[in-house]
Amino acid sequence: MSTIATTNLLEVDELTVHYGKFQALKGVSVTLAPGETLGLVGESGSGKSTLGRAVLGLAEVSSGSIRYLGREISRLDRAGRRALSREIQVVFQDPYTSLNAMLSVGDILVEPLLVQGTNGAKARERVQELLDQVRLPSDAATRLPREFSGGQRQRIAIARALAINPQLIVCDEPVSALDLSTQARVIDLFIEIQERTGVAYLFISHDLAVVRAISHRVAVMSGGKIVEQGPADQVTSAPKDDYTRRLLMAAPVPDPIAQAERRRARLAQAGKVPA
Ligand SMILES: Nc1ncnc2c1ncn2[C@@H]1O[C@H](COP(=O)(O)OP(=O)(O)OP(=O)(O)O)[C@@H](O)[C@H]1O
Repeated sequence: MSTIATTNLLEVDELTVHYGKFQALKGVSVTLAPGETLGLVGESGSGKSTLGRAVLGLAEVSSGSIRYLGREISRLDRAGRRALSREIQVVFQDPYTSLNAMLSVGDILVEPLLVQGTNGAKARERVQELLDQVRLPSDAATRLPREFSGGQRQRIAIARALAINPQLIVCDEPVSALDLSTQARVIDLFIEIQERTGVAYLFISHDLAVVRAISHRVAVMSGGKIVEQGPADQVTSAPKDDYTRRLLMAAPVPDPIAQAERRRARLAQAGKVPA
């Protein structure tokens, strides 16, 4: 047993995942520090979601390891997985299918709290806090998901992920279904929440501009492998890898995203987030 102290929240080492005979991940290694955002970028089919699913325990691991705070989590049983869900949460791409349409927003947010044993009055208080954190009006609790726009629904999904104070959120294309100005506002919200709570994000997107706006570090995937990783600025402005360069050329930087990017840079300069 290694006794080396770890400062990483997440350490993925030489991970392989198969779907039948098809190898979707071919020895992937990444790390994530507490409070950090690792952007995972790459074309469709490169294996980004599979890596996110493996971290969440939703994809069966063939070999390699996933350590969370030094503890192996890639082969947990159901009880172990349930316990871990208090620390690792997820926000999916589609705000129209990821929320239970039959439940009020308040009930959606209360559910993870009740599962964790928070009592009724405390849970209701926490719901108001969460709505405030994601900048939704307090009367949102009594309404149904269908009464909200795509961007607002994604705020609800983010609030649900935050409910039990996780240390890590896997964000799988969380802004891809939104229009550009809504994307920028939701990215701003992710950044703001991270500053306030210190939560870390594994942030998956096919869009390099989005990943650049939110990430401290970026890993580029192609064909089930990481082809390049490093500080966000370095990977996105001076990529070493040919594939990354091509991806960069295909990614115009729209204005709203550039704004979020500048905001991130300002915050980094002010020492509020790791550079
Ligand atoms: N359940 C599955 N069964 C079989 N093959 C799968 C399954 N899920 C994904 N794949 C395949 O594994 C590869 C990686 O898929 P993955 O979803 O991880 O890629 P991705 O980079 O997230 O792309 P996308 O953005 O299109 O989801 C793809 O070739 C995909 O077709």
